[in-house]
Amino acid sequence: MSSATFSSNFLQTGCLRKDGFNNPKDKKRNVGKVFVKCSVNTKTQKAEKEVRLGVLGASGYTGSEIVRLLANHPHFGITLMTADRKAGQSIASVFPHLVSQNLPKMVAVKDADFSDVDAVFCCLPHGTTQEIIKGLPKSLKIVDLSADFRLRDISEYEEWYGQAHRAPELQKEAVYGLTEISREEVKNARLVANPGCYPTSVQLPLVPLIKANLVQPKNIIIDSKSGVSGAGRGAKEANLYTEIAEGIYSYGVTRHRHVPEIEQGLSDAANSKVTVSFTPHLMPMSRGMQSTIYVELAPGVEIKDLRQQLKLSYEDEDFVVLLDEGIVPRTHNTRGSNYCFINVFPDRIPGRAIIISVIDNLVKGASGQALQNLNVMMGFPESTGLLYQPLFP
Ligand SMILES: NC(=O)C1=CN([C@@H]2O[C@H](COP(=O)(O)OP(=O)(O)OC[C@H]3O[C@@H](n4cnc5c(N)ncnc54)[C@H](OP(=O)(O)O)[C@@H]3O)[C@@H](O)[C@H]2O)C=CC1
Ligand SMILES: CC(=O)N[C@@H](CCC(=O)OP(=O)(O)O)C(=O)O
Repeated sequence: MSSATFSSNFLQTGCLRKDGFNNPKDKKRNVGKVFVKCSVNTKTQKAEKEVRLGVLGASGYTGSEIVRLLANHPHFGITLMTADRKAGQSIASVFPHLVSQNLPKMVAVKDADFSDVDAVFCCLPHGTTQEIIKGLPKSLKIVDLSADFRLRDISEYEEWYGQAHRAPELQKEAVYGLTEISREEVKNARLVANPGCYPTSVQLPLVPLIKANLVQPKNIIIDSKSGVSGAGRGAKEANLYTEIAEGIYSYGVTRHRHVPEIEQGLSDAANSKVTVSFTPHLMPMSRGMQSTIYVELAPGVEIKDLRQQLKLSYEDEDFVVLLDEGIVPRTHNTRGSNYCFINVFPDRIPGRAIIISVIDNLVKGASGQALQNLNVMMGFPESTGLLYQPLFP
């Protein structure tokens, strides 16, 4: 069955999670749908699941995280996985934690057969991705986790990524998939550019506040921290244990490639050009991300107005949570899950606020949001297979 057929069928039927639990928040978005229960067996997922997926770059951190998350998905089964240096190996030999899944061997992209595939997650390095996606069958739905299709302005891509864009025609059709903000566009997209991890953690709190004119769209200062998995699995001297442990360091100071992505999203929200000061830091932790954001309030606005707006924007959302007043979000709160936790605090300096947002860079910052987007593209309830509780401690 083609992906288009799935989409229209499941728009009408929807589906329960395999354990029969339906997130109550889904109900609001699926009123009038008839739910059917689906059975799943991870050992035979290829045979029983309806949508056939390819994971390009399965031997990397985001690719393997997609594979982990998909084990609980009642409709998506993996029929193709690719790797580069690790082509020819099984996923279990690269990632023993995934041994219980019955999955195909990883092949090189050039040897991949897409005839048995309805949709792909593209978890490849930026630059490489454009060429590869250009060569994929047009019938495939694609969620691209790289940065290759996130910036609408090709010249901006070329400036910040230091290379020519090799698929400008595809850029025109790509939809930027910050799901909570652009769900309607994602629904009809063929190619979704999954947001970067830092831009996700920054835009989720700021976009609703800027849209509602509650914070000034200027003098925004963003201080972000990431776990080391954000840099991918490839060996790099800067990411050795000795370089990372027992210290933190700032990088991309004054010029990180996520700046134009953040500014694009905030400028859309403000309807005018927004610029930000952004500095990321590498933390001695494997996963997790925090953005601490300093903003100026619009005249007459109080902290309670910011909280009220965020409550309103996200109260029907599955994954974005405004914490109770005074509770400080911690990366521990979202580890292993697709949640983004946010809170807002009054600065000691009048007229300013401090916003803290946390996500797991590999889940809401990458593979979880990618799966959320594919659920939307295929017409399934958005949280299908994604309601993992955070791991704590
Ligand atoms: N890590 C994170 O938190 C986030 C990452 N991203 C983006 O997602 C993408 C994947 O990131 P991540 O999983 O961390 O990266 P990894 O380095 O962990 O994995 C990269 C994957 O791509 C494969 N690969 C590398 N070079 C090529 C090539 N020339 N042709 C085909 N396949 C190739 C690798 O294969 P092999 O292992 O065999 O070499 C591996 O499977 C990147 O664009 C990244 O920027 C986005 C948001 C967050
Ligand atoms: C810790 C670390 O190195 N993080 C990466 C960002 C994470 C990421 O992969 O972002 P993209 O999706 O835009 O590629 C970086 O700073 O480049």
